[in-house]
Amino acid sequence: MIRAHSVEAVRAAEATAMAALPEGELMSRAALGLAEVAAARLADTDGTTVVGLVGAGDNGGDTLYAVAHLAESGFACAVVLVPTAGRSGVHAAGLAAAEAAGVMVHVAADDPDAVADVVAEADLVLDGIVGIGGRPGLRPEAARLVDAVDDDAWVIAVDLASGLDPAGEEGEDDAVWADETVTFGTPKPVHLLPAGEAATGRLTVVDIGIDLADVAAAVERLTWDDVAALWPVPGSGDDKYSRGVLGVVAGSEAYPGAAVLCTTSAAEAGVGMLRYVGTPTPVGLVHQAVPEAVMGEGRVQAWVVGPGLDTETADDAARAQLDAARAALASDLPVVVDAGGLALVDGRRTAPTVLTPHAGELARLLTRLEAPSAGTDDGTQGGSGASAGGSGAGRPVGGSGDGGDDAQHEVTADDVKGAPLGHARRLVALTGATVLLKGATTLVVTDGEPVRSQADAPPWLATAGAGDVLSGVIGALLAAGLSPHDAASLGALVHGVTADRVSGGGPLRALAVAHGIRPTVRDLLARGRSAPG
Ligand SMILES: NC(=O)C1=CN([C@@H]2O[C@H](COP(=O)(O)OP(=O)(O)OC[C@H]3O[C@@H](n4cnc5c(N)ncnc54)[C@H](OP(=O)(O)O)[C@@H]3O)[C@@H](O)[C@H]2O)[C@@H](O)CC1
Ligand SMILES: Nc1ncnc2c1ncn2[C@@H]1O[C@H](COP(=O)(O)OP(=O)(O)O)[C@@H](O)[C@H]1O
Ligand SMILES: [K+]
Repeated sequence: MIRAHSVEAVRAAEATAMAALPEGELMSRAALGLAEVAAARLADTDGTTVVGLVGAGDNGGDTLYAVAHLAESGFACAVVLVPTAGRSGVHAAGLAAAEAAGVMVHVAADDPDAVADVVAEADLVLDGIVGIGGRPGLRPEAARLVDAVDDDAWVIAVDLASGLDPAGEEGEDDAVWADETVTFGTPKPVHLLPAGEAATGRLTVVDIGIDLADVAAAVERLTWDDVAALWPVPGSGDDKYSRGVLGVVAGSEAYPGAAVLCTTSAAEAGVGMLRYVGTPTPVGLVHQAVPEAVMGEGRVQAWVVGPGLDTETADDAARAQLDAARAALASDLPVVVDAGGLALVDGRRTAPTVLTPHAGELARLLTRLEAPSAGTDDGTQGGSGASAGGSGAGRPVGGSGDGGDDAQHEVTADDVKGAPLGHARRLVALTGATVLLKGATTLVVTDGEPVRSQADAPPWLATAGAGDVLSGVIGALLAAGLSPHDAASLGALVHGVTADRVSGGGPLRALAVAHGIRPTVRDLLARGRSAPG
């Protein structure tokens, strides 16, 4: 598991470590680790010239000492002091060390054009403008230097790409785009969250001796090596019922394929038994594709409700299926709610629940559940006992638009994409459910748990039906007794890893991902068995 800690937790651990160490020791370790990574990349790329961009805080200090090491190793090194105060605005001891090592020192404010030319010559750039003390966005004097960096230069962000929000809550276009980030002690939330992951590039963590082992993470990422510990493996005393029966209410006359994709992936994930509830066309298809499935309702340990569900058609078969969906949602059994099923969620959930919206579905859900008229607890569509959790990203539609009580706020998919974590948290606050927000990086958010963030899938997975496959895997894990948080994040990991294997760098289709789940789980379990310890 990769664990990222909040800036506050890092600062506290740093203070504890510093109290027991000579002054400057942590920065010295950070700078040495940074210089070693930089030297290795210079060797890989046959680079010879290094420029450090140095800001006003300790992030700039790390960079000055690292560039001093690189100069002592024989590279041609310069630093550019970004603050308008020049030399007096940066880490004094770091600057002295750099000068003593023969590093050329330029003050950006003195001659911006000449300094931009120096930056453009660098094979390797160390971005030490700002680290965990930074506010999102770049100031103009910093942005100008960043623009001057050559496209072919290797850019290493020191601790984090300057301009990003260290907490990873807000997306920021105005930031350094790094090839690699060298961070200290522990990853920070921004490194694992959609708001910062792309600008972070490859992530290397330098051990500087700060201890966060017993400190709760802010963000976690499951890795391949976590699968064996979490995946439900049957024992000799198990039977199909004890392993967990999954009920699937999915597919419709309009979207019959979703039922096949969902039940196939649940079967591939090794569920003890499957019951399928649907209308005639998907019943026939599921019967053929997944002969293991039993048709009709019965006792189950968990439900999947919603892939391909048609909530509009009112013929008898569709109505009976919708009744089953509503009954599943009203029961106290664990449930995964996806796609059409999300329209049936009307507020606070007490049963263990995973909601799996993509950005557009999350936007629609928030718009509906946060509407002023949604404040009832009468079980009618749109009714909710919860108050609106959070504000800010919605924009008023209808009403006076003045933010008064009657203004209804429409949340858009773009709002969600701009601040995915905050919007997922709003749905958690409204429903009490685990929210899995799908995307290139999939977030799993549960009240009281570290956020899980999974980025295992190739963009080829952005294909119709892929979400139906995901819901089947998560349903199988819920039926086996995993918590919503573990089932959702482990499901996302296995779904993404399977997609990556099936794609192999080329196109994939959702059904192939469903069929790839069984060998992927087998191989991940085998990896766990062969791992030391
Ligand atoms: N914690 C640890 O364990 C260890 C931490 N270490 C290192 O310390 C770093 C944290 O250092 P830090 O606290 O001095 O803050 P830092 O990130 O340099 O920035 C603050 C300065 O930046 C400025 N500034 C702010 N926003 C800005 C913007 N948008 N654009 C431009 N400038 C902006 C702001 O200036 P002001 O606004 O006051 O003018 C302020 O002076 C950490 O990331 C790591 O590298 C290691 O040495 C080893 C152990
Ligand atoms: N750019 C991307 N890179 C990797 N995975 C992606 C990307 N975009 C979407 N995905 C994944 O693809 C799946 C799409 O699911 P969804 O949108 O529900 O499709 P459908 O409703 O057609 O089944 C999700 O698991 C999502 O996380
Ligand atoms: K930085």
